[in-house]
Amino acid sequence: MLQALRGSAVRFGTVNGVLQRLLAVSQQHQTARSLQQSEGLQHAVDKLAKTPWPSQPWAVGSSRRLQTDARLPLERLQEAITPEVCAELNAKGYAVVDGVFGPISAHRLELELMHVHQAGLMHLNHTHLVAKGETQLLAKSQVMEAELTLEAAVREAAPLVAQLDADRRLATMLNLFLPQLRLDSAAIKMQHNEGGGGCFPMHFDSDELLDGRRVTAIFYLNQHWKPSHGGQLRLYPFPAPPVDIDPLQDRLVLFATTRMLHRVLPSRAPRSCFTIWLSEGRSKAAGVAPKPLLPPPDSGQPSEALWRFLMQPAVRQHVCKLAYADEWERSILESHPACEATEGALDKHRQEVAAISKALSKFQPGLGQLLSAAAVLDAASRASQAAATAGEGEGSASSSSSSSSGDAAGCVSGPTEEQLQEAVALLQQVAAHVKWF
Ligand SMILES: O=C(O)CCC(=O)C(=O)O
Ligand SMILES: [Fe+2]
Repeated sequence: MLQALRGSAVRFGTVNGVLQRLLAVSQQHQTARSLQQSEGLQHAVDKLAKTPWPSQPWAVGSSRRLQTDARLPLERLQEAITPEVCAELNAKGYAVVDGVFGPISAHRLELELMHVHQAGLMHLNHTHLVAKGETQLLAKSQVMEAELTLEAAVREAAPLVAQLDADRRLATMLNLFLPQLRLDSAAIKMQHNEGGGGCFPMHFDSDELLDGRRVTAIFYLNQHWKPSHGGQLRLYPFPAPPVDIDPLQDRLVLFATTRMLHRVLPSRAPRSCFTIWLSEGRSKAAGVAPKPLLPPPDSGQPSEALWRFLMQPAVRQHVCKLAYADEWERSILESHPACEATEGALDKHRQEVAAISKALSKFQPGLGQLLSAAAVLDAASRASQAAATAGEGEGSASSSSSSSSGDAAGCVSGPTEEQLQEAVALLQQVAAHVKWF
């Protein structure tokens, strides 16, 4: 059974992956070739990297006194963003890169973050709740943050991270190998989780109509991280199964800002990272009109038309909420202190789930089959994880143990081989309709 699961996990995404990869690779080759012809790829990238950001308001008049001689090896970051990494990001919605700056620089970055924390420059992170037209802020108990890009005092206290802030290589490489992106600004947030269970509830980082953020890049700084510390980043590349990523020192995780549902599991030890949000131009983002929905299929019977409809971004985000309704609820409870505002957040979540369920009921029985298949894969993941827990090494990015809602009855001790194969086949078919960017 375990082997069957591993096999399916590997096979999963091949249909989707191969097509998207082929497309991505042909685009990369075109872009790379044309640049090489004109002035040499390396030279072009270097030249771009040295050009100041034209549209960064914070670059004007802001203090950039760097009080250190240490230099962040930014050329290593450039080398880390390969065509393969970008193809992976495009095909799966996320990519993991290890050994980005090397352990010495990664450690220096951690020291800077601790310095910012100790200098009192961090504030509590809040979940933003929009209810009845008003935004309510719900504090997370143990998670502290500082907006480096927006605050000169933070940049001065963290000169190495400020070097990253002033550099544009990351965006340039992503634009180069994912030509559908037009990233032209970035913002860095530093984060320190004090441990003691600090975590983030399930969320998407942004919405296409809200702002221009398209790629989230998180760089982890935790030299002594162990599985018993928890605090993994859990991604939900639905309909592919959830994936847990260990927050290891010098690891960069990239994912699709508006389309990748994610959370941070409770951390039992202090945990640090910084997040870079890479954005497309404001004018483009602000001027974007909502895309009209595809015409709904004639019936809710399973069909390519139904999967295409359910997997378009505006609908898929709601289907994700249904698929993970229970875990979503638990993640809200785990991330916030027990109080009225948390109760309010739970109420809002339940109302949304009920409304989505009702609105999408016309897409039954296909939707139910999709959610059941996701639950089957999830149950298999849980069974596999339970069996392998002790033996698993550190530093892995593995299929996770979340719990989907949907009809998983009878699957708690792991589905049968046949159920699993059927579920994987369906999910692969549906996944072919997901576009990450
Ligand atoms: O700390 C992490 O791994 C992710 C944090 C996160 O999701 C966020 O800041 O939006
Ligand atoms: Fe996030």
